[in-house]
Amino acid sequence: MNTKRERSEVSLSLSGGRLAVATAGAPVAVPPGAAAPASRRSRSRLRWRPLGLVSAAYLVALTVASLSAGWWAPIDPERQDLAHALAGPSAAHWLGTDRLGRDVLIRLLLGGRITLVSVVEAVVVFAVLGIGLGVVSGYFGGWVDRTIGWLSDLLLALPGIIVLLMVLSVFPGETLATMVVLGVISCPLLLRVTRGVTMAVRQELYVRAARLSGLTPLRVMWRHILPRLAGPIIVQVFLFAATAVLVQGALSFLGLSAPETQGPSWGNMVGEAAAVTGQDGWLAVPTGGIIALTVLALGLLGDAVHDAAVDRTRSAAALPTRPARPAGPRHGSSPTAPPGPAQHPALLSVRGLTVAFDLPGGPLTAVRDVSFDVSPGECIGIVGESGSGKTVTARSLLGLLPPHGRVTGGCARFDGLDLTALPERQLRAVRGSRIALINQEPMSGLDPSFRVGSQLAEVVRRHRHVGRAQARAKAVELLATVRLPEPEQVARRYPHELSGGMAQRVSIALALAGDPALLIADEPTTALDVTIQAEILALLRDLRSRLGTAVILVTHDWGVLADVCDRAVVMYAGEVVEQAAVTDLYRAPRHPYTQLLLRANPHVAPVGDALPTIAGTVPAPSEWPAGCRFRPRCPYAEDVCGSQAIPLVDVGSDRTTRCIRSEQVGTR
Ligand SMILES: Nc1ncnc2c1ncn2[C@@H]1O[C@H](COP(=O)(O)OP(=O)(O)OP(=O)(O)O)[C@@H](O)[C@H]1O
Repeated sequence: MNTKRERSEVSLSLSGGRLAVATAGAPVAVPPGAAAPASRRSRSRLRWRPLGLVSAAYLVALTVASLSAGWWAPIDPERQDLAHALAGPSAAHWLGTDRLGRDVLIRLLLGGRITLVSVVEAVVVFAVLGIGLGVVSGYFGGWVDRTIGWLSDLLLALPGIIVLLMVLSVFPGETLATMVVLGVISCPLLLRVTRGVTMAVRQELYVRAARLSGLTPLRVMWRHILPRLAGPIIVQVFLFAATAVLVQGALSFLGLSAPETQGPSWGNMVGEAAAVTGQDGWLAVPTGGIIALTVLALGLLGDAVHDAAVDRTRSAAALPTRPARPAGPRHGSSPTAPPGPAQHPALLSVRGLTVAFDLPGGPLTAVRDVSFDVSPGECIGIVGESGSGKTVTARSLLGLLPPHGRVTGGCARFDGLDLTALPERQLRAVRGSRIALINQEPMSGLDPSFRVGSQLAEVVRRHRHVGRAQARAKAVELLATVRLPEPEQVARRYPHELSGGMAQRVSIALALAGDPALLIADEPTTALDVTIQAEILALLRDLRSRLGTAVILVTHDWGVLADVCDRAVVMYAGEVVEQAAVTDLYRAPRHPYTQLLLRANPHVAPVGDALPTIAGTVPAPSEWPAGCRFRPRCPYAEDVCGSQAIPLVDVGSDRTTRCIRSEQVGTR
């Protein structure tokens, strides 16, 4: 994983009739290992924090002094003293006096009020529009993105200065209107940055996991996307604030906004200083200096806050290195005797499920005519080589196919609903609550910026409509349910503080938050080492017996299948080729593919012998052979196997196979 750090080299320009805030420099990729070394973080702190702190102190002091100057000022800002006009700094007038003998310091503080209020107005409009539209555009994409993009291009095409001058001609001297318009015409700069980051964050697995858990788009944007935007937003907002100070100063310097009749402002004081430069050069120093200092402080503070935000995200996102899964075979695992299939009506009944992908050359069927049942509390394993259609089958049940994938036939009845025909809104209500998904990569499903307990509590609240305290208690209870020791303490940890096994338990706890009747686990132990794998499998078994949750386990590992599943659905080239109780399959496979897969199972291969393999690979959907799809790799194949489609036939109680030579397979 690469953590992106944005280097903010920025230019402000007010030229060519356009206002511009430009951020230069490409994002710099920071490798995770080097992402958060303590020494570099502390160096960064040493470099930025003092400047950031000084800038923050300056801005706070300036704001407080400006806003309160009207109450405490010892000198009337309008009191003229012509005898001391254009006097330099003295004990009575720390920054000297202007051409009418008025105190410069007090007038600058009072003038700051207009500037600061103007800047806040412009920044609020800029941030609300820029962030709001950018997030919505990046999150929803499609026509929403196109419409907002079109509006943004339109605003960018407007010559900013001319628009501001037009506004001032309609509302002469009106600062509020000018600043609102400045915020509106500048917001595309922030909008584009926000949109880009949102589009990237939206693809991250933890955001997808949050969507799958049933959170509304608004909640996902607020909770999981906005915090990730902090760095780029902060830089842009502070830069814009600096631009707004300059624009407001320039307009009032020209006498177009905040005219002197409304009291002193920094811009008109600079104008005054410019008029008397021939007589006295000092006046330009405090009046121009305060503008320069404020712009500088905003830039430095923006950088410091950005660095702090990036540091925080980076340290939260720095994941521990997971131990690699040992490559060697595991021995001593034998099929356990799982409980027989529950004698209940099916909880999920899949019939003739067919899935196709719309590709440039036309639709391509990837899964065809898949049928199986899952009873309450039962665990079904879907097994097969890579590319056999396991994941497509499982994901189509949850409506999680990629945009160009669609169910073209069959149905999947669950709780009286056909999942394949449900509109997305209804499907979202089912996902996470009635059916939950456990992913292969648990860590990627967790938001690195939030504590585990807070993420769990959020999903609990979504599904159970309880208060914060109850959700928090339920989160800790769920962590205890998945057998995490010291659940209270785990709830306070960030994802990067979890080991791989703990993260998978947390992701199972997340899946259980809605009290689902069915869990779909897609290779849930693939990313874990063998010891942790065994613990997670034990947990799944335990959850089944304690909570009665049914499980569909997608795997290519016969050991995993034997450990937890009652029944197995063997898939090859998008079709079910055999279906039976796991013990029956182990004892006597009735399809050549199952038989060869089992022989190639490292868990049962004799130590010291070369592991048998199946020659060839699973054909891509575009290359499926006519007749039996396994024929080119099958040792039992006959001519007739290629001349007709092979049906799935019953070969005993509750078992089916798609082979016309199943009798021979059972005997060899
Ligand atoms: N997004 C996609 N676009 C086009 N075809 C796809 C897409 N995803 C999957 N397929 C097709 O569907 C077939 C089955 O893929 P699937 O991911 O279900 O296999 P799998 O058995 O789960 O493999 P693995 O164990 O590697 O995940 C693939 O061979 C591929 O041709």
